[in-house]
Amino acid sequence: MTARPAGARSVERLGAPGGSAYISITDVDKSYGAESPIAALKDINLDIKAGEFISIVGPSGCGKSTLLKCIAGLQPISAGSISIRNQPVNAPPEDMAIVFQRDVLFDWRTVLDNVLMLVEFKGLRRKDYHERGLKLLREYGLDGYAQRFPWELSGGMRQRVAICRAIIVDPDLLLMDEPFGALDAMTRDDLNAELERLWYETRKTVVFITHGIDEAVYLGDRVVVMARNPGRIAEIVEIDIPRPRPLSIRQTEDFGKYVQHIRHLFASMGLVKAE
Ligand SMILES: Nc1ncnc2c1ncn2[C@@H]1O[C@H](COP(=O)(O)OP(=O)(O)OP(=O)(O)O)[C@@H](O)[C@H]1O
Repeated sequence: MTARPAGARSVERLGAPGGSAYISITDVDKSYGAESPIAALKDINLDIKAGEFISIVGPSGCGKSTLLKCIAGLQPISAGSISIRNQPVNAPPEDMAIVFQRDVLFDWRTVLDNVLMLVEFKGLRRKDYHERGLKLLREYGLDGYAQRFPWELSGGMRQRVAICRAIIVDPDLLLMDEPFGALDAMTRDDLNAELERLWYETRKTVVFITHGIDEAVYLGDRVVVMARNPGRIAEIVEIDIPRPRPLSIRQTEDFGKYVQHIRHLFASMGLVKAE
């Protein structure tokens, strides 16, 4: 889609460096299993700029999580190359944090101790991050919960803790694997708006996986639409909707056009009914 709604600004014009890629994915294949291999990814080519928000949407089993794990250095690729800042990815990059669908909080640690976990893993001094941890919890509506335990929180609150934990060390790259997939619609809306604000204020490079077309369009500078058997990129849709994006932007005609376009792509794959 090339239509540019009036007033739209591209990422470049919002200050993200253009030109060379921050993440470069070239001719990537990924198979699982040696005897009868499953082709999880085939011919993946994607360049991601620093400060870009990339949404990846696609049907179950199309390789979204596999792609994220390959970028994260958690799964080796079978062919092709992935580099971050021109360095081949062989292990999890230093400046990266991941948020998963299941929040992976440790129930025996307090909320603040969970937030400070990455600080400990990276060998940084807890006391240098204590105040920032409390500030993040305040910003994410968790004032007064620092000394509570994860099992005392709702699903949305737990996921907010997981986001605070990911961003406390200020990573350049944030990888998110269906982080809001298990939440009710209202909580998901809140967290979508908070993530949009976080991105707008910090311009981190974000790769965000979702099953939700609306969520992908609302958050993304580009939406990578994937197909399955084998897992591949069907189309990359540039979302030329101005930022910051209030949730109400989802009611606009421009927004609806992008959602329809992606729905049609899925309909052409036989995944949803055409409208
Ligand atoms: N560790 C693994 N070992 C073997 N096969 C795997 C493994 N992980 C994923 N697969 C297979 O690779 C394919 C892609 O899986 P993947 O989890 O990446 O898809 P996905 O798009 O993230 O799916 P979902 O949306 O359901 O989470 C599937 O066929 C899956 O069965």
